[in-house]
Amino acid sequence: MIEVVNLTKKFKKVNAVDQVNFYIEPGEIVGLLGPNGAGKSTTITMLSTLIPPTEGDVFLNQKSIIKNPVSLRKILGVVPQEIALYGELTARENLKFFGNIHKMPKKKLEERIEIVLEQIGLQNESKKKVKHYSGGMKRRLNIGVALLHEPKYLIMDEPTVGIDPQSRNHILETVKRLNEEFHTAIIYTSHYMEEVEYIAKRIYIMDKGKIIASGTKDEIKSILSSENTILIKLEQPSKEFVHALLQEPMLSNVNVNEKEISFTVAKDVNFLPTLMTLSKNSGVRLKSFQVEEPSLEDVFLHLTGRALRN
Ligand SMILES: Nc1ncnc2c1ncn2[C@@H]1O[C@H](COP(=O)(O)OP(=O)(O)OP(=O)(O)O)[C@@H](O)[C@H]1O
Repeated sequence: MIEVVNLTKKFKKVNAVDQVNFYIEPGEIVGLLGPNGAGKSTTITMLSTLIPPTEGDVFLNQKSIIKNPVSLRKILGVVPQEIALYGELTARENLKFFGNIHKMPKKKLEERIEIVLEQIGLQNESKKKVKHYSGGMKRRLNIGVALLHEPKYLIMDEPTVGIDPQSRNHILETVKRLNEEFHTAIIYTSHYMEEVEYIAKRIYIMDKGKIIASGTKDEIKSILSSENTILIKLEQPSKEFVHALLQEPMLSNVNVNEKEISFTVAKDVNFLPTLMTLSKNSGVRLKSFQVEEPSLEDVFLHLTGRALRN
């Protein structure tokens, strides 16, 4: 098990990571969800022993990794946010290059390259120069590099940023497969809540350097159990109606997207008559009305007053 205890990083005036605690057990997928600048990358960089914390420590099976970083490095694979590959080399050559850097024995490296190419689905493209790869293929190879030494724990820092939906799905399926077939434990960081919801059993939500919520999806969503999120659709957009909704004290988190409006309201409040009166007064017709299952986005909005994506 890896345990992060009171991990803190200060960069001059910025508290990038502030007293963060979390754990990951062998074989599980944990999501680290937070907007840009939340402190996810800094947390991961400390966890990977690349920069020292200002305070706190990380323990691998109860032993400090600050005192003994090598023990963690052996069993940890890190997929950085930035692509770190050689464009002039093929996928196979890149894997060989990185395997050699890590001084993997020749025969073992050859075996691992075949397995890794299959895991990331690039067997048929392995002889192409990486500079001719799509963004998604490069990201898959970036993951492959981190898998070469068969890590028991894999950290992935926003692995789907800036790629097409098909490559994104491929990466998500690869992550699931690595976990199900090879029992690799994965810390998956993202600012896409759908990905984290889909992939992780347990989730930590991070904002401004701190963990602000943690638990299973259901546990986190139960933070909102006293509220409902309502989605209404209008026949036509209406500024007057939106203005009236924003003034209404029983509604909060009003979010407007032209003819679609969502808001949260306490479960024990019957706000329908008010909604009808407001729409009538603004001369606007409601096309549909629906009570939505809360999302992690709603929880984030509830806790911080801001949207997850900026
Ligand atoms: N080397 C550094 N020097 C000074 N400030 C830094 C440094 N690295 C990160 N920060 C600051 O620390 C905060 C957290 O950044 P971090 O990159 O960890 O966030 P993140 O959640 O990973 O966001 P992103 O997804 O944009 O990478 C930000 O305010 C960032 O500007």
